[in-house]
Amino acid sequence: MFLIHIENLKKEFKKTIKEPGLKGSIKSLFNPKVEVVTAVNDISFHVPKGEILGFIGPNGAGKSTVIKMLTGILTPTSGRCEINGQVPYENRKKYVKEIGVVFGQRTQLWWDLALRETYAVLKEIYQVPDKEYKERMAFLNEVLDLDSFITSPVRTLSLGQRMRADIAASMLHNPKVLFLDEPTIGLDVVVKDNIRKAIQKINAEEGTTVILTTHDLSDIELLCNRIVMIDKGNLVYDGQINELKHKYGQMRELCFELKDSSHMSKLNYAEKFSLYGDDLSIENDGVLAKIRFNSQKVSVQDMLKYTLGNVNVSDINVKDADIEEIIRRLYKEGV
Ligand SMILES: Nc1ncnc2c1ncn2[C@@H]1O[C@H](COP(=O)(O)OP(=O)(O)OP(=O)(O)O)[C@@H](O)[C@H]1O
Repeated sequence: MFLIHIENLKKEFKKTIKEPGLKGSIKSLFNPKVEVVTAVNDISFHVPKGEILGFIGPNGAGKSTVIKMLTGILTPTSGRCEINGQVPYENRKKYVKEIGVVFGQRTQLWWDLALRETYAVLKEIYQVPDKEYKERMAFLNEVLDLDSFITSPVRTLSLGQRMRADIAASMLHNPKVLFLDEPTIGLDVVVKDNIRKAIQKINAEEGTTVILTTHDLSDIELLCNRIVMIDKGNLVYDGQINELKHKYGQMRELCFELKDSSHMSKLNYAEKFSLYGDDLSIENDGVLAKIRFNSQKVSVQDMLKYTLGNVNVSDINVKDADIEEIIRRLYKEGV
């Protein structure tokens, strides 16, 4: 059953173009030249209840514009979206109870209030009954470990603590859908890991549907099964990550340790296999060599045979391309 329906969603912005100089400013004041920018162009997709969907695309692709329409901040130029039977931009007051929103780049918490007071205010805003509030706080504390800083003013929290606090705030009213925009931005690896585990736990235990927008592709790899990718306002991919790996994962990585690092010069993959441009990349730090190659142009067996036939290695293995590599290529080259 789908919880989120997005049908032919389109958003155009009108932009006034000003000619340079004072003359241009006066001219555009009386006779403005308007250009129409299509930020989102006829996008349709559906999200079942309980899914963690990765919503990705390069800078300027139109992600924020879609999220703003899904959260009711913007009204589409045409098309429609519906979340749990409600149209976000039609009855925002009622609709906000259905969703939680976290923007990694800015906080929705009150800077000078202690976190506990902030939650007490949100409890009133969302009209969460006392008993339910207690249960929610116990659950959120267990998942996000809030107790150690719940009495501190928000301005004193570390970035990782603030992110945990923000996620808890967005989940206080038990929304059906959680929008997470860059939830791990700027965090160190350990804290990123904690945040990802918390998101997984919330999703698993509460069945919350999550729409995750991120430029950190390991968030996607670790949290999502499915991705929707947009570029220049158009939907370019909607499918399982495994399918994407199968379809575009022709890159393989050959890693080995050389017994004598000077022997690397004996290997010339480019010339031997006519591999150029994006089909070959070589990293060699003197100990470990990493050769990324297009396995549709040269087979893994041939690469192994050539390498082992020319140099002595102490360890060798071949890895599939990870999803980061694939998506990086798709952003660069298009689908
Ligand atoms: N209010 C606006 N007025 C005019 N153009 C806009 C407006 N908001 C967004 N745009 C344009 O729409 C396009 C999509 O922008 P959007 O912010 O949705 O992209 P994004 O995928 O979220 O990018 P990023 O990853 O950089 O945040 C861009 O070309 C942007 O300049």
